[in-house]
Amino acid sequence: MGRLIVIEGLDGAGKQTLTGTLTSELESRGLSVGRVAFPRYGEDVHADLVAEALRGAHGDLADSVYGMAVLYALDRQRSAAWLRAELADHDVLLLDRYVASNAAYGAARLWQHADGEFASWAYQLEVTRFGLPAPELQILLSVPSEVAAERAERRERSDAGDGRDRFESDAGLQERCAVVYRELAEMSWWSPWHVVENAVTTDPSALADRVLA
Ligand SMILES: Cc1cn([C@H]2C[C@H](O)[C@@H](COP(=O)(O)OP(=O)(O)O)O2)c(=O)[nH]c1=O
Repeated sequence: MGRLIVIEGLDGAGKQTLTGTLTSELESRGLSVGRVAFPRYGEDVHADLVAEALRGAHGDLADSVYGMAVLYALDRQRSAAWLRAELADHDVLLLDRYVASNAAYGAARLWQHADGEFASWAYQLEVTRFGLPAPELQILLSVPSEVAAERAERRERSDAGDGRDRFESDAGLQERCAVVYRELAEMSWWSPWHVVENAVTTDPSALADRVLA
């Protein structure tokens, strides 16, 4: 059974870049690495509903913090059997976002903290009821929310796609979300966390050592 490693952080924190460098580093050590990003747009009906809702379809669904969280959670629940198979097939399975994304974004939208009612509801739903596999480590890419916002904006400009969703362009929300993420890490929410300061300058070799520790 492989190690389940989660990478969390704000939009524009550098999750994709770091997942790439970490994958190369682990593979150079002879390990097989699987990668999955949530939500699984284009691969799951619930994730597609999320994307549509974020674009403003489905009435006021996107305004419902709990409604959106359930859709994100269902996308993961439907992937659970497949996740376990991937874990069995690889030495390391790297997830770009997982249950903590729901806890962080939902709590931030409701102006709650990590020890508040929402994060504990998200835990009950996805961990207790859905029984999603626990990560061995959750890596938080911490960057100032202005830096993350600037990068997300740059990506939007160079993207031919739909651009940023309504949450990505809410600076206040991103800032609150950064706070909740730090709190989740401090309380070792669900499993151990490792905080990476300024992901851009992170040494992938040191991070790989931490992943394999
Ligand atoms: C996976 C997940 C994402 N989110 C939020 C974070 C982001 O603002 C938004 C979209 O995720 P994101 O990672 O930005 O997807 P993409 O880069 O492909 O657009 O969804 C949750 O609130 N809960 C979740 O469980």
